[in-house]
Amino acid sequence: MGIELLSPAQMAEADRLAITRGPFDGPALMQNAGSAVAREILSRYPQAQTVHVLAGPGNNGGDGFVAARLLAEAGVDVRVHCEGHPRPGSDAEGALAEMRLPLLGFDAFAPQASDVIVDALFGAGLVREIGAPHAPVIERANASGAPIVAVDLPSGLSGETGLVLGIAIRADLTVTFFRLKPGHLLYPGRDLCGETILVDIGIPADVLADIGSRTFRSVPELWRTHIPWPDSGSHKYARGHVGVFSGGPSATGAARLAAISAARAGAGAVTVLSPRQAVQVNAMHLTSVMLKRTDTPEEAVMFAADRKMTSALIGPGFGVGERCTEFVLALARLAAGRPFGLVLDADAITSFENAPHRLFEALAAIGSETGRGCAVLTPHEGEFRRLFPDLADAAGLSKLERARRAAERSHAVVVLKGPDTVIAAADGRAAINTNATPFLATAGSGDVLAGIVAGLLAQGMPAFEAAAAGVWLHAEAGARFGPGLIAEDLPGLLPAVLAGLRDSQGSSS
Ligand SMILES: NC(=O)C1=CN([C@@H]2O[C@H](COP(=O)(O)OP(=O)(O)OC[C@H]3O[C@@H](n4cnc5c(N)ncnc54)[C@H](O)[C@@H]3O)[C@@H](O)[C@H]2O)[C@@H](O)CC1
Ligand SMILES: [K+]
Repeated sequence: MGIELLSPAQMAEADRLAITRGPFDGPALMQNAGSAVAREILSRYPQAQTVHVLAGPGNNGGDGFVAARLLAEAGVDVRVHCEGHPRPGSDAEGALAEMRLPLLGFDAFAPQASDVIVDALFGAGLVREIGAPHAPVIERANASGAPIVAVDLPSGLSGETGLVLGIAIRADLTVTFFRLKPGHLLYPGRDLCGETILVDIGIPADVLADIGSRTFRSVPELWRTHIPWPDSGSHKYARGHVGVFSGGPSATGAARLAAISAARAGAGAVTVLSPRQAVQVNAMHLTSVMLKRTDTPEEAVMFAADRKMTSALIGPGFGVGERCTEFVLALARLAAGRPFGLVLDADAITSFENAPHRLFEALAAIGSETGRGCAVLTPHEGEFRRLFPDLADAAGLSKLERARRAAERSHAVVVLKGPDTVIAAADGRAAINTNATPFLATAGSGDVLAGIVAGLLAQGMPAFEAAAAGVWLHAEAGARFGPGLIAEDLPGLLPAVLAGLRDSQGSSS
């Protein structure tokens, strides 16, 4: 299953290119789409009394007409509800002409819980809020208790943003075509889709080269080849040295959690840089991770240069304020023009709430290309709002777009966390993570994620790929543990997750 995500406009372009290039013309693609829907219904709901097909005015409705015809041919009791007529000359009009079933109005739509509903009202062509006469039909469908199969997208869901335009179908199954759309993966869209299956309807993959999508599902296929596996010549400093900055004596756990996570992610050496007052408490809890007393940004920079530090993480438990901003700015200067990865999380983000431009200017100097320094910001929604209040409040802007614009503005890779974490790079690439588990919503989980990303950066993995891989590894570890997960469990789960990745090298998932 391809990893590119297409906006509805890009999907329309894919349809158009496919139709001009062949082998399938518009009606044939529609036939393939509608028959995939009918096939799923026949195999999943063989006991259904009646299948109600809700057909809209565009080609999504056309897919519905094809499915209705095929289901009726298979002996199913099918009722097609539609208002208005498809556009003359459209593929949907052709599909309607072939269907030869009576058209019922929306008023006659009265589904029983034992029926099945096919939602073919709107797909990629949804352009405005749902109103009459479709809103009441969607309400009735959702309230009926009958399973709903959505064609392409649950009607009312924006394929571009994952947001609802007024009201939306809550589907049990969504059958979509060629490539997923961001709306299938971003919340609330992901919930509204139910199970989503992707069907090949004969659109040739080479149309993607013309479309040039820069949005992806974050699965191993996207970043696996960049994972830095050690070879026989690797010594510990060749595998990178991560510095993790500790907070004061009562806030040291976050840094240690991040440090051990960086080590588990493969960094050859990890040092906790601790203020004097916290050295003792850190020393009591560290074994393979090293410890260095560091009270000033100058000491940090000197140590980093002396000991060939290749990445640093600052923020978790560090404390909000001017001291934090000074450390961050010094580390950003260090990273400018050399291969050094800087991960800013939690307090390192919040400390710039009153002057985000100071941070962005410093990060702009780093540059984000492979082989040079790079920065990764890992905000949750609250921290994101502190740096990018206008983006956080922009109505109708998708999480994908917010992350993308934030990356462009900050000159960093932005990891906007949540159940649908988005990873975005300043060059326009973006990925949506898909393997999260709700068990990851636990204290310290973010520290582990930041540590994993710092560990991967230290080994020279490019920032976008390291961030995306870090999010995936973190989620995969959480999913393997399941109920009862606490953040301390996560680092110990990484070896098995990494081994699974290495062993499946070459296959896709
Ligand atoms: N031959 C083709 O072009 C193919 C099309 N496909 C299907 O076609 C769909 C896209 O078709 P369309 O581009 O015609 O788009 P849709 O069928 O999603 O809807 C477009 C129509 O809905 C109207 N509309 C949009 N928002 C509305 C609202 N809120 N209230 C009332 N009316 C509204 C538009 O004016 C237009 O008439 C895909 O989602 C897919 O299901 C697939 O069958 C593949 C082949
Ligand atoms: K639909």
